[in-house]
Order: sequence, then C-alpha cells, then structure tokens
Amino acid sequence: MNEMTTWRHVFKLDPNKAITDEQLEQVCESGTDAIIVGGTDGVTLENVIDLLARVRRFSVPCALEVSNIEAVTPGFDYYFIPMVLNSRDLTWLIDLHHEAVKQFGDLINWEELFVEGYCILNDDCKAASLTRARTNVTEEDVIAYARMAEHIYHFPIFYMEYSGRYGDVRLVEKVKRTLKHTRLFYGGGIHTPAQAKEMAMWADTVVVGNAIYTNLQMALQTVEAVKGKST
Ligand SMILES: CC(C)=CCC/C(C)=C/CC/C(C)=C/CC/C(C)=C/CC/C(C)=C/CC/C(C)=C/CC/C(C)=C/COP(=O)(O)OP(=O)(O)O
Ligand SMILES: O=P(O)(O)OC[C@@H](O)CO
Ligand SMILES: [Mg+2]
Repeated sequence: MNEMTTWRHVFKLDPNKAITDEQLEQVCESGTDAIIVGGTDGVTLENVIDLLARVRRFSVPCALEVSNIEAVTPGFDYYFIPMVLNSRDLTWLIDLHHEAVKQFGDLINWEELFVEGYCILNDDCKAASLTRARTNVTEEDVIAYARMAEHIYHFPIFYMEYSGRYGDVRLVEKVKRTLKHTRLFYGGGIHTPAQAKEMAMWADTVVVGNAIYTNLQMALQTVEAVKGKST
C-alpha cells in the first residue's frame, strides 16, 4: 500500500512565506502525516530548495506540489501534480504538464508522482484567478468533476480546494460518498481543531495551510483533532 493513502492530516508550507526554525520544528514534529510544499505565487527554485533542506532535518515525509516548472528539484519523497479540472484554460490542465514531461520525462520516477484533480471552489483565491477557474458551480458540477477524476482520469487524488476560505462540509460529504478509490483531499480555511475534525469526518486527508502562519498554536491542535484518540 502506498504511504500517501494513509495520510489523514497534512500541513502545506508555502515557500513564499517566512517561518522560523523553531516554528518549522513544531510543524514537522507535530505528528502530522506529511508536509506538502506548495503555493501559487512567488515559488522559486531557491525558496523551494531552502525549505526542502530545512524540512529534511526531520523524518516527516515531504511532497512538492508543483506549481511551476522552474521550481522543480529532486530530493522530495513525492511530487504532487495539480490539474485544475474546472479551469477555463488548457494551460492548467494539459499544456504545462506536457511541457514539464517533455523537459523531465527521462528523470521522472512515476511511482513518486501523484496527480491531483483540483476543483477550486473559492472564487477569491490566487489559484482561482491564476487558472481562471469556473468557481460558480453547482453541487452536481462538483460531483461530476469528482466522478471524472475517478472514472475517466483514474486520478489518485480529488482535491476540493477552498484556499483561504472554510468550505461547504455537506458538499464534501456528498463528494466523499461518491468516490470509491480516488482519495478526497480537502483544503481551505481550517483554523481550529473543530473545523479540522468536521472536515476529517468526510475528507480522507485534510490540508492545513495558512493557519500555520496566522496562529501556529491553534494550527498544531488540528493534528490531534484529526488523528488523535479523541476523534
Ligand atoms: C529529478 C527531477 C527534477 C524530478 C522531478 C520530476 C517531476 C516531478 C517533474 C514535474 C512533472 C510535471 C507533470 C509537472 C507539472 C508542471 C506544472 C507547472 C503544472 C501546473 C500546476 C498548476 C495547475 C498550478 C496552478 C496553481 C495551483 C493549483 C497551485 C496549487 C497550490 C495552492 C492552491 C496553494 C495555496 O497557496 P497560495 O495560493 O499560495 O495561497 P496564499 O494566498 O495563502 O499565498
Ligand atoms: O491555506 P488554507 O486556507 O489552509 O488552504 C490549504 C490548502 O488547501 C491550500 O492549497
Ligand atoms: Mg502563497
């Protein structure tokens, strides 16, 4: 069984945001299942390598969520590749991926690569603007994207991305009830243990990002809320 399929909680670190060594240690030693390194803007080879080297002092698994070709580097345990299913622009579905595979094809260890079928649901986030995501979608639309991810594309991950905003738990539940094999990642607006626990009832994996930078002590408590005996 692949390790990724056991992850319940992950922290997403943004290479474009500052974190002290002490804070990073708390994140990496928190008991989270993995660290994802990723962000939409300001992600450079330099800040990715810097963060990778710092995270590597700890034993937690570390994945790079690739958002631009220039910032891809060896050394991560996994590479997560977003494909934005509700983008209006082929760039974010096919073109950049084609370019990257042309460039790195011979070097890619396909066992380490996981495609994430993204559905971006917050109109007011950087990833939505960048990819021109069609966020004005119905419940039926989202369920159809999830089914496409699982049955047409056979993606390992369907990612409900509310980056910066807490999402609709009832919709997360409905999507979860639809999926059988593809794992459901939920990310967006989780700042409290209660929110993390609520989303973890349905999502296979919950992703906590911004809270690391706004209220670290609260963010750390989301790990126990998702994985602890009290859940
Ligand atoms: C040896 C070697 C070099 C090995 C590596 C081989 C390898 C794995 C190559 C890559 C292969 C490949 C197919 C790459 C894909 C290339 C690519 C650029 C794809 C496009 C990805 C994409 C759709 C990006 C759009 C933006 C997006 C969805 C980002 C996800 C992250 C996200 C939403 C983060 C939230 O943070 P942020 O938006 O920064 O939030 P703040 O407002 O808080 O900052
Ligand atoms: O930063 P937040 O809102 O926690 O979102 C986490 C993650 O889904 C971002 O890609
Ligand atoms: Mg960012």
